[in-house]
Amino acid sequence: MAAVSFLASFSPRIHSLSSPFPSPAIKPKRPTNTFQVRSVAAPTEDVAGFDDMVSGTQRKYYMLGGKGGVGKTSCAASLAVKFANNGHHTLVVSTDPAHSLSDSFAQDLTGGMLVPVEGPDFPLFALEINPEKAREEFRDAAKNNGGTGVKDFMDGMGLGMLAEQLGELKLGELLDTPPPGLDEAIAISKVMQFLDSPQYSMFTRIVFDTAPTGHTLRLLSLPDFLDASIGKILKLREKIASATSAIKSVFGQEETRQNAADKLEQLRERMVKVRDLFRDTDSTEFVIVTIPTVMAVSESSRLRASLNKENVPVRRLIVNQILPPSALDCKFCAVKRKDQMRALDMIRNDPELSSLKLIQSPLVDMEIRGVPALKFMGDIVWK
Ligand SMILES: Nc1ncnc2c1ncn2[C@@H]1O[C@H](COP(=O)(O)OP(=O)(O)OP(=O)(O)O)[C@@H](O)[C@H]1O
Repeated sequence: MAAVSFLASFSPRIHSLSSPFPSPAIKPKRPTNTFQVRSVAAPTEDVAGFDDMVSGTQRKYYMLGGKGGVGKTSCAASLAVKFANNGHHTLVVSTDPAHSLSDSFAQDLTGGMLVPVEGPDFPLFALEINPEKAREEFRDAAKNNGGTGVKDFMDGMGLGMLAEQLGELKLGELLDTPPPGLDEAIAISKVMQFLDSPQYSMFTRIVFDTAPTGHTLRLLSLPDFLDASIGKILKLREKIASATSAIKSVFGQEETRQNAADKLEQLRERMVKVRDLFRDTDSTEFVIVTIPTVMAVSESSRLRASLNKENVPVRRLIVNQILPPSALDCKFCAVKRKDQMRALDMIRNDPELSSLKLIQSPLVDMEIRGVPALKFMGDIVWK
């Protein structure tokens, strides 16, 4: 692997002392009707490269996950930029409570809404969901208002139906103590919005920058958890309903009750749909990102095993921050690189990881920030 200098790749254009990167150009977006996806050869049986990932207009989801700090955000953002530059309307979503999309793109993408990213050739939007903060707000609202403010809050988070049901059931204790996994539920509910809303139908590539490993696994198993919880709620509801049906029928609430139960059932079905989609080999791929250290490789191996158990398709493993051979003239770097090569061997011999397509990504000489830097990284990683 040759030494990789990001700075050198831009040196003719260095124009600012404070920022060695050229400012991302704000290009006029091409009109939607010129949308075209590069036509490429049909995929092969082996794990194909970026040509395969970019081909076709059917919506595809890429989830990037791994241990904290290995470069998930950089890899996710660089993939999103590459998709957009290859003609896809792309959405990059962060479900990591410690968002770094804004830092990675060097643009303010906060706010929990779709924000356009400036720089790529085709529309690229970012969405940072702050699940933990939302859960805290939920808890505060429940405390401060005795549960009354919760519905508005949950409505805002796309979970209004669930709040409606809980409110109607008067399960105040559940409102005071948010069910475990509510933060992930908020993230999932956003995904449900993508699926259903016409506003999102233009997006043909959706890239997730997921939270570190443990969160990711909870996120993936959440639909099952909610499926079971909603089942319980519905059963409980039935019990309450039969105990109070005489009174309710006098006040004409029977129909409302039925509608509400239908809505809850719809929510459950949506969760199942999301769960199935994330396990759909045709549309979804989970890409594991790691670094060449024994600890990171071991965690990646466990992650792969868990994803296998959840039937989530995994084909690629990015090994990021590999020291280039030119580092050999530095004694410290030479020892470090030897260590990294051992970690790469470990991957090749690992029963969980050896079958994955190995993508080696070099440690570059600058922090990867802004669209030009992400494009640079994307051209190295996504081939
Ligand atoms: N190949 C690389 N060469 C040089 N710097 C890199 C490389 N990959 C990532 N970095 C830098 O490492 C830091 C961490 O990267 P990043 O935020 O992408 O990791 P992460 O896995 O998403 O972290 P977190 O788990 O905290 O969200 C950033 O400063 C990023 O610019």
